[in-house]
Parts: sequence; structure tokens; C-alpha cells
Amino acid sequence: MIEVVELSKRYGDKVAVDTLTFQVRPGVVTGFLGPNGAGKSTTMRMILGLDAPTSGRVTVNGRRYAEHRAPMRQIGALLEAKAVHAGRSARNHLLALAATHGISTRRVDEVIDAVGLREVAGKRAGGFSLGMGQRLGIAVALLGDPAVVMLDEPVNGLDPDGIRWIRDLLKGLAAEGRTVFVSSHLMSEMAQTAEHLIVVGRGRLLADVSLTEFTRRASQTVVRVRSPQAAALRELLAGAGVTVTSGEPGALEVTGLTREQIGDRAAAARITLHELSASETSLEDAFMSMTRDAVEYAGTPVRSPR
Ligand SMILES: Nc1ncnc2c1ncn2[C@@H]1O[C@H](COP(=O)(O)OP(=O)(O)OP(=O)(O)O)[C@@H](O)[C@H]1O
Repeated sequence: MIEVVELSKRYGDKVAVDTLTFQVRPGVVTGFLGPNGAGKSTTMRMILGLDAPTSGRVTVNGRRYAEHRAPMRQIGALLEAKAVHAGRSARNHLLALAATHGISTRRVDEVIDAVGLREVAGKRAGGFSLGMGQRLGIAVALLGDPAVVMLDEPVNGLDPDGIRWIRDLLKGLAAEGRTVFVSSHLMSEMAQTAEHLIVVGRGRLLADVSLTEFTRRASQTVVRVRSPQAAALRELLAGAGVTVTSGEPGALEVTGLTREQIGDRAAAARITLHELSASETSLEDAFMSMTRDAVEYAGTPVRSPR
């Protein structure tokens, strides 16, 4: 479990993380979602004690990272592509780390198998592709058999096979009862991986919700209407809670009214309709509008009970 309480980080005038409070629980994959520069990496560095908070606190399994006697057994992390001794083989790299942390050779071979690097474990890590390097980074994270696994943008730059592999691995780790915290700036990716979402924008918490709840709130229906009397129809439909936009002449996109309500009003006003159809907004749209309006949402993060 990761617990973040009123956590803030300033760099000079820049507030990178702004009074963030949230918990990451075991047994599910929690996505840490936000556009570039939202403060995700800074938060993750503070979780690992690599950066000191300006204020607030963060604990991993009840203690600050530095207070754990064997931190690698508590939390395994992959931040940006790790610096690996390029001349060393993947296995030797893992063996060296294991030796300094009192971890057995058996465990090294277990993680090599878990990340699918057995065939190349004896090769120089310097010659690894991005995907293989990422697997090696994950092997390092898993070496201490940690209760918490945290990965910063692990799918960046990977091909579809690599992306699917990471997705399945994360779900498997959560199913084993571990706490899995993974960042991304892509809603579409998180929708396929995470069960719970922590959404941040400009360093602030925007949402702490289950994916199901986020999807339910996001699915706003847009009704598309075409009419030769579009201007008159627009005036007729205007009102509180209704937005009407027009992308092309003669067509309107309406939210806040059902198809039936629009059809009935048009009929009563003797306005001819050529089209009346409904479509759902995508999760990506909902995420984009939530983070674009970060300032507006800042005071009232969306939270759902767990
Ligand atoms: N060492 C630093 N010195 C100054 N500003 C920093 C430093 N580290 C981060 N920042 C700033 O803090 C803000 C948050 O950055 P951070 O890297 O945490 O965001 P992020 O959500 O991880 O984004 P990305 O996906 O681009 O990495 C950004 O505006 C960034 O420029």
C-alpha cells in the first residue's frame, strides 16, 4: 500500500506537485494518469525517497522508503529507462544487484524467466532493444519479490506485443495481491490495464475513482441533429444545462437533451429534421476535457467510494 498525504513539491516558483492526497491499494492495478508535466514522475520519485517533499508525506507499507531495512523487498520500481552497465550481461547485472541486497541466485533466475529474458540473459545488455531493456528494468523491480510494484510510463515506445505483455504482467502481479501503481499519459492504455485511476493535472488531484465510475461519468450522450431550419432549432433548444455546438452548416451537436426531447420540441415548433442520432463521448475525450480544465476542477476532485 502506498499512502500519499498532502504531498507538495516546488522547484523554485514552479509547483510540480500540489497537496496531493491518495492511497494505492493492493490487489488491483492503479493507473496514475495525467498529461505531460502533470507531476507523475515527481510524485513517484518522492515515493522512492529520491526527491524530498516540500511538504506532506508519503509512506510505502506504513513507513517512509528510507525507514525500511530492505526497501527492495517492499517496493520495486521502474522509473525512466534505467542505466545499465552496457558491457554486462542481463544476468550479471541482476546477480550484482542481488548480491548487494542479499537476494538469492535462484530469485535472479526466477525473474529472468518471469520477464521472458532467459534466451538473452547471457548477452550484453548494451545491445538490448528498447523492449528488452524494459523487461530487464522490470526484472530489477521484481528482484526483491516486493509487495508494491511501481512503473513510470512502462509502455512508452513499445510495440503492440510488448504493450500486451506489460498489461498482462501488471494484472498478474495485482492478482497475486500486490499493490501495482503505473503511470501513463494515455487514457486508452489505462482503460485496458487499470481497475482504479488517480488522475492528476498541474500537480493537483482531479479524480480518484474506479475505472467503472470514470467510464459512467464520462459517457455523456451527444445528439447530432440536422435540419434545414438549424438556426431556429438552435434557438428553440437553448436553455440551462443544454449546450449546442455546430461543426458544419445545418448540423447541430446537442448535449443535455435526449433524442426524444429534441424530436418532440422540433415537431411542436413544426421544424423539419433530417437526422436525429446519438453518440457516446469517448473516455479519451472525457480525460482530455478533465485535464484541460485542471484549474476549474482543482477544488473538487472526483472521488468514488471503494
Ligand atoms: N528537477 C526539476 N527542476 C525543475 N522543474 C522540474 C524538475 N522536475 C520536474 N519539474 C517540473 O515539474 C513539473 C512536473 O514534472 P513531472 O516530470 O513530474 O511530470 P509528469 O507528469 O511525470 O510528466 P511527463 O510525463 O512529461 O514526465 C513539470 O512542469 C516539470 O517541468
